[in-house]
Amino acid sequence: MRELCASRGGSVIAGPLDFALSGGEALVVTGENGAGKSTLLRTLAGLLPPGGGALEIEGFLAADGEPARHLGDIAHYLGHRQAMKPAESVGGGLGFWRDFFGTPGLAIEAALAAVGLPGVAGLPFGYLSAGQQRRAAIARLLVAQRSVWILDEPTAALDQGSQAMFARLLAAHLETGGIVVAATHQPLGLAARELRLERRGDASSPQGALSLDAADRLAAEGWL
Ligand SMILES: Nc1ncnc2c1ncn2[C@@H]1O[C@H](COP(=O)(O)OP(=O)(O)OP(=O)(O)O)[C@@H](O)[C@H]1O
Repeated sequence: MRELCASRGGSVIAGPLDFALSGGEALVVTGENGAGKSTLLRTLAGLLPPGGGALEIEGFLAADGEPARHLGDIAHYLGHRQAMKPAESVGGGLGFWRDFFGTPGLAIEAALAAVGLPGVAGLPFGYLSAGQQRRAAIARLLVAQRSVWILDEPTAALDQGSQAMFARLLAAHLETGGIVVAATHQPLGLAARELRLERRGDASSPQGALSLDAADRLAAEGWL
């Protein structure tokens, strides 16, 4: 990250940030509610335009074999939502993501077994409990190989055993030269560098110091 700013509605929420991560390193982004953790992660994933500065990548190839230019080319983004259709089978949803990313990893059954959900591939995703849904979404990280995992509150809804299972998956990813960037309020059980974001503006307003006019709101709508 070179002078990278994460912004919403035209106002900088976090940054400018200067930060470099190498293969095998993890970064945990912390800060109170509204500090801008999700905004920064979505900016890294390419889902929000930066409010300034740049994100540079060196030495990673995209799925087409060309040098990666955007982090989104080599990253998995696991946000607050699971990005799996409730009426579709768990296996069908995972198959979609494997095909979408184009860099196959574990077979679907093996990925589900790795997150402690063997045998659920044929069930509708919506039949799973909240913690089971999270684990099935985590299996997305395994069915397609991507070097960078961008994770927003990844362990929300996970019980203790599942948190330990997830810590092992993170450790294995780092051991193979992967990178992890995670926003969390809970310890992830791994050695990580920390980036703490401070909340800006008036804490009584949900949008802090943001002042949005109609044009800003219209421009922001496409990114909601
Ligand atoms: N679509 C949007 N348009 C304008 N402002 C937004 C939008 N989404 C979030 N914000 C504001 O951006 C700020 C940062 O929000 P963000 O979701 O990044 O915080 P966070 O650190 O992830 O919080 P939490 O710990 O609650 O998940 C908040 O003040 C929020 O109100």
